[in-house]
Amino acid sequence: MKYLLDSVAMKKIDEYSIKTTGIPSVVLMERAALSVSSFVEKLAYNKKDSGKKDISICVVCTKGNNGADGLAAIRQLYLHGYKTLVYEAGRKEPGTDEYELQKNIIKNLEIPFECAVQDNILPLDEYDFIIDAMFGIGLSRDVTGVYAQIIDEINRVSAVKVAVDIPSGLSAGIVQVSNKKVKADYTVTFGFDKTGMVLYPGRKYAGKVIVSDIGFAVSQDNVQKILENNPARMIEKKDILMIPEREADGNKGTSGKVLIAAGSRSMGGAAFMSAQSAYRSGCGLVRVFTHENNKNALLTLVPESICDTYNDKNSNCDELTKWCTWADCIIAGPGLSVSGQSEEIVKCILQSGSDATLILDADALNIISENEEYYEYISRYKGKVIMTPHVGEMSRLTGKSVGQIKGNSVETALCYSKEHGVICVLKDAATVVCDHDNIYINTSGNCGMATGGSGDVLTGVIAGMMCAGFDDECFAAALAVYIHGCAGDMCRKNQGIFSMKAWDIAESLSTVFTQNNTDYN
Ligand SMILES: NC(=O)C1=CN([C@@H]2O[C@H](COP(=O)(O)OP(=O)(O)OC[C@H]3O[C@@H](n4cnc5c(N)ncnc54)[C@H](OP(=O)(O)O)[C@@H]3O)[C@@H](O)[C@H]2O)[C@@H](O)CC1
Ligand SMILES: Nc1ncnc2c1ncn2[C@@H]1O[C@H](COP(=O)(O)OP(=O)(O)O)[C@@H](O)[C@H]1O
Ligand SMILES: [K+]
Repeated sequence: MKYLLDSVAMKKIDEYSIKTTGIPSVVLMERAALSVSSFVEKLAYNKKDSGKKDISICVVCTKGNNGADGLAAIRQLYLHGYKTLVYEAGRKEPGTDEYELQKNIIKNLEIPFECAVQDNILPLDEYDFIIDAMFGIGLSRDVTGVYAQIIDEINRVSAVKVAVDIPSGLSAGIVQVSNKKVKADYTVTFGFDKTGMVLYPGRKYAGKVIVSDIGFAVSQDNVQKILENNPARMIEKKDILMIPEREADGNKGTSGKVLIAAGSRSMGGAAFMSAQSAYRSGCGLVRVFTHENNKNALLTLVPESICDTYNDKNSNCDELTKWCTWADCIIAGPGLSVSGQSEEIVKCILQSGSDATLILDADALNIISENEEYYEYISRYKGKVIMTPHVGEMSRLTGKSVGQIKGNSVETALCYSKEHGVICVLKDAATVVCDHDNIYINTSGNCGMATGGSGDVLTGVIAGMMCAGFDDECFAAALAVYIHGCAGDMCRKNQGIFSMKAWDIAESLSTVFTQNNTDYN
């Protein structure tokens, strides 16, 4: 797990390192600059056919400390023999102390220097590399005027663009203040990943992100001691190893019993995918409660599952109640459709008296969004409740527009989770998982997963992690989302982004688990 920080958190870490522990600001800056210049040099070295003198590098800066980093980086590259230019934009007044210090060195070395003039921006076509050091985490408002013109010019030319700390115009936190942003190929960021570069649209602007240790006196382990709020986190591959070991003398009953209430008269696929992925994610027994039309197909596709049915005349709620109390985890909603009968089924589960962890997905969410009283049932439900809306479902649940939700997914998920006392998994390209005091932003997966049934597969993986024996359900749900994305990434390699299907994602789960050593004896 890694922390994701915003500008307020980064400034505290900066301040703690400089003021409390006494690491001089210029020392951090020199290391920051060195990490940028050595990265650019590595890229330049790969352009084997040209010598250093033929490679031209322009740093674009304004007069804050991001600009100061850029000046130090270009000085290091100049001293290594590259053809360089400093292109400065900014007010007439002096910059920060660090900026003026770096600028003085640039002047002493007589490194070529140009000042930007509004409406007369220097064409940047001739440069092989542009180092973007206009705004870092100090961006405070929309980018306009000469700064916006320079960003347009940077984005227009074909140079390789390396952003210092964060692409200029992008905010480090969950809210974006500017529409104008540099589209970087690479971002060398300092100390910690930044929330704004993990969420969309920032992830598209940051390119490949390199996190560089520049010597802040705060590590991943003591971040929380310095900050007042709980920052967002992202799951990493090594977290998969935290899945508790399976009991050597366990049996199918102890590995987790899952009830899946899914599938309707003309929709069975969702139930099959959920069942298949629950088994592939370690569940011991999977019982599917579905419309009788789906029974034969289910038992053909997932013969390990147990099937109970309802039909058009009888919702079979007595049986359903019994299996709710049998289960350790319940999934309700995939492919269930929205009808009087499916409403009865969801209500029956919520009022079953079960204390199993309940995952509400798809049509269960659509039912809730149309019937306020279901929130009352949720609040009285004994077990943990996990709700897994995609952005469209969240829009129906909250009345907010899809645009509003996408622009502020973390806040939306957090508010919803707090308001209803549930774990919220807000599914999107960067899925947010949160409860009242934890936020995870997912980084695995790809746009090939934007295909029917991917979400049904996710419900099974979440059920698997709920049955795995974690104490912290929010973490377990975030891990499930990460694993699901890794399976999607596996499909990207094997089936390709256009051809991959949800079933492939379910089938790739076993590779994700085995590659990460979770197949214990
Ligand atoms: N020792 C250290 O401290 C270390 C710092 N480090 C580096 O410092 C960076 C943070 O530096 P920072 O805080 O100086 O802010 P920065 O990102 O340069 O931008 C602020 C400048 O831009 C201006 N401005 C803002 N928005 C604007 C807009 N829309 N349009 C126009 N102007 C705008 C703002 O001016 P003002 O708001 O006062 O008008 C100010 O001049 C960080 O990302 C990292 O690279 C690392 O080296 C580690 C050690
Ligand atoms: N561009 C993307 N990048 C990463 N993951 C994605 C992307 N698009 C969709 N996904 C993931 O695929 C799943 C889609 O779920 P959902 O919309 O419920 O699909 P369905 O209803 O068809 O089962 C979610 O887990 C989502 O996070
Ligand atoms: K920058």
